[in-house]
Amino acid sequence: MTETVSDALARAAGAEHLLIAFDFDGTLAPFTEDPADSRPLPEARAALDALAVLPRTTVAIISGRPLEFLRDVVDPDRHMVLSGSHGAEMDLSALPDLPEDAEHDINLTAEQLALLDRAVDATEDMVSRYPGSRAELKPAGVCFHTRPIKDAGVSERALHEMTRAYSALDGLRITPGQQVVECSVLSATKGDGLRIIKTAASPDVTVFAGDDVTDEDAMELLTGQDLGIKVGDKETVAAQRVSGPQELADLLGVFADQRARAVTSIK
Ligand SMILES: O=P(O)(O)OC[C@H]1O[C@H](O[C@H]2O[C@H](CO)[C@@H](O)[C@H](O)[C@H]2O)[C@H](O)[C@@H](O)[C@@H]1O
Repeated sequence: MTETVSDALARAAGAEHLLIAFDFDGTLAPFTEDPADSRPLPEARAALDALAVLPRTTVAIISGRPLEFLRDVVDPDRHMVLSGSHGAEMDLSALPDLPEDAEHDINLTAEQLALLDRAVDATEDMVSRYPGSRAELKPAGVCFHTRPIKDAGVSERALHEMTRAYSALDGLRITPGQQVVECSVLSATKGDGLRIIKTAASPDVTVFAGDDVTDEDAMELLTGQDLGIKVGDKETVAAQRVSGPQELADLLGVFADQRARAVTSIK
């Protein structure tokens, strides 16, 4: 019989040491027009907060957002492991056995800073040509957002042109997303972020949930008893799928209770 997502989560809840990691936008938080407004769904936040204080349980966020945003908005109580800028920034300080180099910030070379300046100029030029679009600056990159553009054809064209403009600037890593295209002067991926967290936390089972193409770099690291959950309808290597952030948040409430019961019986 095929395992459902609830069955798979119930199994993962019994892991000796569990790592449960999440993408943020489109996974824990529904999309908003202004990226500054997005917040985890209340049920997701309650479940993450409950899980993060359990023994032998590591909660991680691996996001394209800057680390600073994750610290301020997603984990203000500072009890989760955080990876920002698609794996380029790390904060492992929530782990009980603090690894060396627990915080990994971004230090760009003069060459990288010059390339970033050119990418920002190209983005601002595109924003001036497509009313409603916006730029979002990041420590090592810049995003071009088109969600506020209501005409889907215009939005597609703007994203296509922006991608071409970034491609013309040699050395950028270009990442398409949900009504966004972003570029970075660094080559890190969410797979790099998850690999570092797994090495530091040594879980027996890893659960990872994400909605976008960039999350597949992390999904591909999952093996054995690990569990990948795709949020939404994009292509994936994940074994399980939920319809959207609300279904995930509801499942996480049940999962947090299952995990709390399981850790009391693990010797
Ligand atoms: O890796 P993630 O946590 O999923 O972050 C990916 C990008 O998400 C954000 O953009 C997306 O969410 C916005 C707010 O809901 C929405 O307006 C936009 O259309 C989406 O693409 C964020 O702004 C980016 O910095 C992240 O890289």
